[in-house]
Amino acid sequence: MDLSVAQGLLICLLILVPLLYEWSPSFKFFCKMAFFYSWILALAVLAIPICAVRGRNVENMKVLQFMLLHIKYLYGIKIDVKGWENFPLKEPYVVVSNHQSSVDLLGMMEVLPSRCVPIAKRELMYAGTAGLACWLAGVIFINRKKTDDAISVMSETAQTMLKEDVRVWVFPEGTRNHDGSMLPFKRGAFHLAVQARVPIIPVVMSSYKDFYNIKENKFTTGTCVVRILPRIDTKGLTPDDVADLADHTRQTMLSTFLQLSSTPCPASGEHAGHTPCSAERETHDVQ
Ligand SMILES: CCCCCCCCCCCCCCCCC(=O)SCCNC(=O)CCNC(=O)[C@H](O)C(C)(C)COP(=O)(O)OP(=O)(O)OC[C@H]1O[C@@H](n2cnc3c(N)ncnc32)[C@H](O)[C@@H]1OP(=O)(O)O
Ligand SMILES: CCCCCCCC/C=C\CCCCCCCC(=O)OC[C@@H](O)COP(=O)(O)O
Repeated sequence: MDLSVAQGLLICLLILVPLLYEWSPSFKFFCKMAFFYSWILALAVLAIPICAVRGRNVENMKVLQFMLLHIKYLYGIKIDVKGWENFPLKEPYVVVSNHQSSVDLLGMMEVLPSRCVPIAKRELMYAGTAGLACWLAGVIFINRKKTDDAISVMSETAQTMLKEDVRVWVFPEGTRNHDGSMLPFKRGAFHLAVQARVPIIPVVMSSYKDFYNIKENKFTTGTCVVRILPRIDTKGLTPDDVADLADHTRQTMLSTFLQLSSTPCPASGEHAGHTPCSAERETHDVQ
């Protein structure tokens, strides 16, 4: 009797869940996000023993990268990379990139250079298996609530970059930004580049608005363009130049973001492919 009740419930679930998945966009979005995080947590279980053999080491980032690369296929997201030649081959550098969502992980893993570690909020270290995998791969954790601590971690990072030939990936917006533009940049990444006297390599990921929108519960298949921009040199710059450096980098990235994310204006007809109507709107939004 108990068994048949359990069987009945299971059959109901097996019918209801796919129906709900198709009918309710919110449920579909929830399932896709839940699977995204759960799958990463599960992959981390496999990654941890492999990485543990080497101990905490930036080379472990390659293991994580290799294990995460297939996720774009699971979600039908095409990642179109432009500007590979702009990554310097040998020297250390600071990559700065826009931050729209945790889905950025896919674009990041697509282009992550060798010996490059992200700077992440400290909370990620406590994200179970994923946190441990990140720690083993040398991810640099900062406490955003304690500016002085974050600054001293970043100053140590400047030394490590030069001593151990490490590159660093920073999201200078400092938080996820779902609004289709770019937040003002925090200055840590730029201080880091000036202190280490290494170039900045801006990386821009185009807007996800066509396939991902948290407010509309939209998560469909789609294409993201990732553009690696030419280096911005910092040799000879001092801390006094950091504000201008950050502003200049943001302007360059924002105009690339708007260009990559522009959509044809329906009102202007079919030849309006180069008219960035949404881009113009976004430019006004960020003023
Ligand atoms: C297979 C299984 C896999 C499982 C794992 C899967 C994961 C794989 C790995 C991927 C991991 C990716 C993780 C990515 C996560 C992304 C994030 O977490 S984003 C959030 C964290 N990142 C950041 O916050 C970086 C950007 N923030 C900064 O740079 C900030 O400046 C700050 C250093 C944190 C400080 O911020 P804040 O307190 O808000 O203050 P500010 O206004 O920016 O600065 C105050 C003041 O200090 C000056 N300053 C800043 N930095 C320095 C410095 N290094 N040296 C000297 N001075 C500095 C700054 O200029 C300000 O002074 P000013 O006079 O106003 O100019
Ligand atoms: C490109 C970053 C993507 C990292 C994704 C790691 C996935 C780890 C899997 C499971 C852990 C569940 C915890 C979810 C943590 C989401 C990570 C993330 O995206 O960090 C956001 C961070 O930046 C800025 O934080 P806030 O937007 O200020 O809150």
